[in-house]
Amino acid sequence: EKMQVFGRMGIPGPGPHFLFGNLLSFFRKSFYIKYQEWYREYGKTFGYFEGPTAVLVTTNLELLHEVFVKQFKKFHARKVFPVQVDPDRDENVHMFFARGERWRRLRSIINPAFSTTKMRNMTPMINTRIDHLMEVVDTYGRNRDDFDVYDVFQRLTMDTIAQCGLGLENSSLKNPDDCWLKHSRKVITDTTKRPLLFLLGFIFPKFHELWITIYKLLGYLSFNPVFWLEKMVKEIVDRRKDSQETKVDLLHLMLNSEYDPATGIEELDATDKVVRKRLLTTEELTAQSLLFLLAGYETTSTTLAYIFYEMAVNPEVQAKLQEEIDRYFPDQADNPSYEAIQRMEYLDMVWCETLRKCPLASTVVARECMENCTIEGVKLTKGMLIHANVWALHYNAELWGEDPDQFVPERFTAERKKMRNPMAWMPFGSGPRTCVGLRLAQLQGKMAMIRLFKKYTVVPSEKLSIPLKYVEGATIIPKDGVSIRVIRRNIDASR
Ligand code: HEM
Repeated sequence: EKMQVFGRMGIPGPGPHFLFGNLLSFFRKSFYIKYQEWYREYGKTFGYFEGPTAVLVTTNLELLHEVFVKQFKKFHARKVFPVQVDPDRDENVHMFFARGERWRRLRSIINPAFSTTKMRNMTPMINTRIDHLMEVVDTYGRNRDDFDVYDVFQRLTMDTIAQCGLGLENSSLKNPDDCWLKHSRKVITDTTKRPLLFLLGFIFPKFHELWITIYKLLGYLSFNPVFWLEKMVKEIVDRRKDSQETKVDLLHLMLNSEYDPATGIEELDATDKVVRKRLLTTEELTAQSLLFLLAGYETTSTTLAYIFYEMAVNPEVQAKLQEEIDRYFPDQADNPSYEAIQRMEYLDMVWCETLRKCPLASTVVARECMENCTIEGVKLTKGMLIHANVWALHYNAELWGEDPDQFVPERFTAERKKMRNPMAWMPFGSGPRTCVGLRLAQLQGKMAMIRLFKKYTVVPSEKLSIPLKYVEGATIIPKDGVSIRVIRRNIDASR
């Protein structure tokens, strides 16, 4: 009966199995590939089932705009995964999983942490980390060695977020065996495996607590990097609470808005007027810090790796980018200013086009319908998931013009951007729940690009797989890394 819902709505889609729904379709195929296949077969909007849960997938821009932006109040929740905290009842819930009032409270505390002023203040800190990156790349450059640029960027973004997020000084660029890096890497690669526990969780979401208990028990039997990171983050939070240190990091901002649940969430003044509401608990704070670490490290390094792949295989685009960098920084680019970075147009076009070609976090661009409603003539029911079909959108020739498989930054000129519906480009999601860290990602990514392309030209190594092979987990990452070589500009050119 429940599985008739799409039929009744007149929405096409693959026939579901009574127990698995359509989950078995994803056993050998990634979500992002299957979604594109189904798009070709069923069109703009189709429905399928993850166990008993109905999922509506769409490239309908008006529908997406209503769900993600205009009627967000009815769609404030994300998809709940089978082995995750309970977003309403558990203590240690972070912003990514929170919903309703709790999400609003967490988000309003965190938003200012990524303001333009905060980003400008973080620029020197990020630049110091890029100094270390340059030292590593210089070694490869001197010897003309192949290297995996994905590995180097993971080390950069780990060091940056560890410092900007938690105030940690350790450097995985200087020490590749750094434990934070090692365990965070494992968290991400583990998500590319599809354990039985997850399948069971999707089929029987009602037994949520059982799956969590099993997950925790398994952690005692074999090492779980998430638990290690959680413990370490908690120690840092406790230490910082006692020390009263002030640092320019996200943890400092969050510590200043912490509250004791026993005293209630609102602070009142003498006349019982609420004076402060933007507060969060220690459990939320710890969960949030861990989220920053993983979200901040993974996505930015992968984006940078894809940019370097594209520049290696599109030398004419790389030359244009270098031309712009030389125009802004004729002598050296060792300390690019925040303002100059914001003004560089071609740099931004390359960044945007890379994320169009590989919207690596597409699997999370979804919302849960929180009440029955009709939108754009589609009757949506409570509990249904609405998923943006991001890859199908990003490869739609009607929206993007010339062959979408090609890397063409000119798709993002100001004029063409103005003509296009903003919902056509969704690498960071959209609406009030859009990626909170996108300014930091962009700033760090662009600073690394400016400094590296000022000094070096990137070429493919013999080991580089062209086209790149992807593997999907929580995000879509390069399967075998991104192997390149760098050639010193000017000096080598004049030889
Ligand atoms: C290029 C890099 C990045 C990409 C492609 C990316 C992508 C995304 C996407 C697609 C979402 C879901 C948005 C939605 O549902 O509408 C998201 C959410 C989020 N991202 Fe990012 N992200 C990046 C970098 C970062 C960084 C650097 C941080 C933090 C330091 C971060 C923290 C978060 C958080 C906390 C959320 C949850 C927001 C909420 O639910 O309110 N991300 N990101």
